[in-house]
Amino acid sequence: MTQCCINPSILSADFVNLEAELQRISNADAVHVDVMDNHFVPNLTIGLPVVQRIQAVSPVPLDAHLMIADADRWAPGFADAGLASVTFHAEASIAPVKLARELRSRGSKAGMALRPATPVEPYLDMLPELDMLLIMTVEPGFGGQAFLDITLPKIRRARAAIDGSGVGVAIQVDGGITEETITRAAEAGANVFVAGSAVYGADDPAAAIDRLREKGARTLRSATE
Ligand SMILES: O=C(CO)[C@@H](O)[C@H](O)COP(=O)(O)O
Repeated sequence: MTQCCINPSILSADFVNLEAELQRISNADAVHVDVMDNHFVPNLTIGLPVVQRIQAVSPVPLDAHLMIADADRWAPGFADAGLASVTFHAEASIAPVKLARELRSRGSKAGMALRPATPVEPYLDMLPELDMLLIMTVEPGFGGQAFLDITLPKIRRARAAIDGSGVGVAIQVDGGITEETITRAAEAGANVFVAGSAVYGADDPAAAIDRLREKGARTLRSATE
């Protein structure tokens, strides 16, 4: 059965107390780190030096989501820093196959993200170059937005292509993931779930992770029965 992973987004954490905030999610599969440059998206977060400090104190591996322009230039540096997984946006890369290969050759898993309106079909042939496909379920840039159900058919088409070709690519969804929407996303074929508000907005983030994982895993189990 496909593994269900819960990766909390620290965009919803208290940035003044990041080390403590990371300890509160030590039962997560990875921590999702949103890097925004105020060009590719209308918001600005953190850069590589801060990401490296997060990596130094994090109890779980880092899953970096680069919402930055000129990914071909900047993404390899995140892999050089030893991050477990680096995801760039297809819309921000001129040579996505070359970039995915560079990330892997530097020891990181290679992820590629698609905005809600970007179709997956032009990228199906490059699935073997990827470890993860991130299908954005909100417009990238901010936490706390509502899940876009219009992305569900794209998740289904990506899952069918991945299963049909036998490549081991994870499908990550990011944006508006809650205990309610995780079921719809998992039914469609996603198996890695990024949740910001649903985890850090809860009184007990670790318990919220357990609940999300239980719901996601249950849906994935019933899909394969
Ligand atoms: O990449 C992004 C937003 O661009 C996300 O990672 C959000 O941070 C998820 O937050 P919620 O929608 O779960 O609150």
